Parts: sequence; structure tokens; C-alpha cells
Amino acid sequence: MSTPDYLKVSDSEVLSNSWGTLTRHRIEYRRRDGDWQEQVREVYDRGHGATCLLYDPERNCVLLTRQFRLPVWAAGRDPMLIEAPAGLLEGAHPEDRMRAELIEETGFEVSDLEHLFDAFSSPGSVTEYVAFFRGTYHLKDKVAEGGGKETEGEDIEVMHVPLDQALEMIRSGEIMDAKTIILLQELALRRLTG
Ligand SMILES: Nc1nc2c(ncn2[C@@H]2O[C@H](COP(=O)(O)OP(=O)(O)O[C@H]3O[C@H](CO)[C@@H](O)[C@H](O)[C@@H]3O)[C@@H](O)[C@H]2O)c(=O)[nH]1
Ligand SMILES: [Mg+2]
Repeated sequence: MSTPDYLKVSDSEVLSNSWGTLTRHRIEYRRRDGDWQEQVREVYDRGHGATCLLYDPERNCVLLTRQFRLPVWAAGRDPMLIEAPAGLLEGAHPEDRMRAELIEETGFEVSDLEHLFDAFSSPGSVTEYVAFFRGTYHLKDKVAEGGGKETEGEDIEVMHVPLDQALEMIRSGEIMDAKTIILLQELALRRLTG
């Protein structure tokens, strides 16, 4: 994107370039009152992602995963996080990536996926946006074992959770993942408004 007229980047230094890239930018930002202000901001780039909530209308269930998340442990919370299936795009088209990720993580292959919206996951520090999808699934759609790629350290439990129970798990704190909460509330809202 072109640089807006209220921003001047005076320096960008790569602090770490490994799994992702951490860059420290020194900028000048023109405040709304017209004054220019210097700021230093660290920005972490490890690409964009996609996530999807699958719903089984026959059993009124959603398909969720549970997996170990080291950053959640580092934040002092239970690191076995319950999430909607999700993956990093690694340059792929979001819908294609999402279909592949659903098979890898849950074993389910779906025909129709609907793109809902894209949302930034942590815009104060992280460049990532996540493409959100919804779809339906049936038990007969299972084509693989799921569980994720063991060679990459993934060890993903697949959960079929009644929608009402999943919504209660948000209130109880058992579900603490933002993308998952957004998708569950979107589904609940859709069912309320028809
Ligand atoms: N070597 C190495 N591998 C890593 C590192 N961080 C993650 N990985 C590996 O990269 C893979 C990422 O798995 P995906 O399923 O593609 O992504 P995800 O972590 O589930 O990401 C999704 O959820 C995130 C958390 O909500 C989202 O931020 C992201 O956009 C996406 O939706 C996993 O095999 C994981 O072990 C790292 O620092 N080093
Ligand atoms: Mg994943």
C-alpha cells in the first residue's frame, strides 16, 4: 500500500528474521491537530491466516479442535486451547488453504465454504489478518484421520460440540480464542436473525 501523507518512515530495522520477521520502525506520524510526533513501533510479520466454523445442522453441533499453544502457556493460561480449525496461508488462496487445513486438522472434506469477512487478529503489533469462513459438515464427510501434521509437531484433538454448549463454554472461559468466539457468535446471530 502507498504511504499515507500523515506517515513518514525514517528507519526500519529487522530485529529477527526466522519463523517470522520482527521489524522495528521509527516513524513520524502527523496527529489530527497537525503536529508531527516521533514513534517507535515493533511489527511482527508471520503471514496471514484462515479459519472456519463447520456446523452440522442434523446434530446441532460445531466442529472444534483442541491443541497445545505455547504462547498461551507463556501468558499464564491453560495452553490446551479450544479453537475453530485454522491455518496459515503461506501464500495460498484462503479458500483453498482452508479446505486443505480442514482435512489435515479434522479429517472432514466440505463442499461449500462461505467467506464471511477478513479481520486483523492483533493490529497493534502483528500484521496478520485472518480470513473467516463458515460451512456445514456431516459425519459422512470424514475422509481422513485428521489430527494435524505430526512431523510439524501438531497433535490436534477433534471435538464435536453442541452449539449451545460451545456458547456456554465462551461464558465459562473454556473457550478463550478470539477467532473461535467470533465464529460461534456469528453462527448464533445468524440462527437468531434467520
Ligand atoms: N519451526 C517452527 N514452526 C512453527 C513456529 N510457529 C508455528 N509453527 C508451526 O507452523 C504450523 C502452523 O500451523 P497452521 O495450522 O498452519 O497455523 P495455526 O498455528 O493453526 O494458525 C492459525 O491459528 C492462529 C492462532 O489463532 C492464527 O493466528 C492463524 O492466523 C491461523 O488462523 C504448525 O505446524 C506449527 O507447529 C515456529 O516458530 N517455528
Ligand atoms: Mg492450525
